[in-house]
Amino acid sequence: MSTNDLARGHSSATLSEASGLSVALSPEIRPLWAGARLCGPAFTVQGAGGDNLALHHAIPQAPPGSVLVADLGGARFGHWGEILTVAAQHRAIAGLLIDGGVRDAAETEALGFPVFSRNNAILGTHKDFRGVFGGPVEVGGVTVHTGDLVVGDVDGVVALPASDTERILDRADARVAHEKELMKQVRDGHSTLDLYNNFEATRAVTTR
Ligand SMILES: O=C([O-])CC(=O)C(=O)O
Ligand SMILES: [Mg+2]
Repeated sequence: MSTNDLARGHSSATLSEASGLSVALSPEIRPLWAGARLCGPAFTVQGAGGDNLALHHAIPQAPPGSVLVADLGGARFGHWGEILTVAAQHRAIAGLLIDGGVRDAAETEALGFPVFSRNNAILGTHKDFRGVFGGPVEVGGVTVHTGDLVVGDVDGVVALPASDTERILDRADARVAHEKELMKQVRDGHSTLDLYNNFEATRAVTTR
């Protein structure tokens, strides 16, 4: 493994809470298929809405294991689909996060490739703009840099600053351990209100 041991299996919500930062993308960025989980360091792609040449160029340039993080301006076009998925898997790219539309959802699910996008869209794209790679991009209202740790699941997506990842993962470990203890007490018959003081403790463990 690695990529911080695949983010130690933590959910996007846990990582968001543990970070104490504005790392959660807009809830309008959704998994393309149920059960998709995205995890890996970002490789950023600035494209142009309605044009997917940048994505074709990104695939051979992105390191294996990375997540393509592409700003397509939220445009409602099928910027990505089955063919690009096969090409990305051939290069061992871990997934795609895109502020824009994608298509071929059923085929992408069958291939097991995690895609998180703003919309599904049928319309095909131009191929004129070659793209800009590696700079900051804005996706789902959050600025993402190459190397940031991207984690996506059914709740949405977080992008964790590369310099802060270990601290956030350690706090997430502590938060999960504490919540397990709270749920044990609930199963033992305590009400969630009885545990209010423990919720205060949770906050102390997980925020700056
Ligand atoms: O070809 C495209 O431009 C997008 C697509 O549908 C695919 O990758 O299969
Ligand atoms: Mg297609």
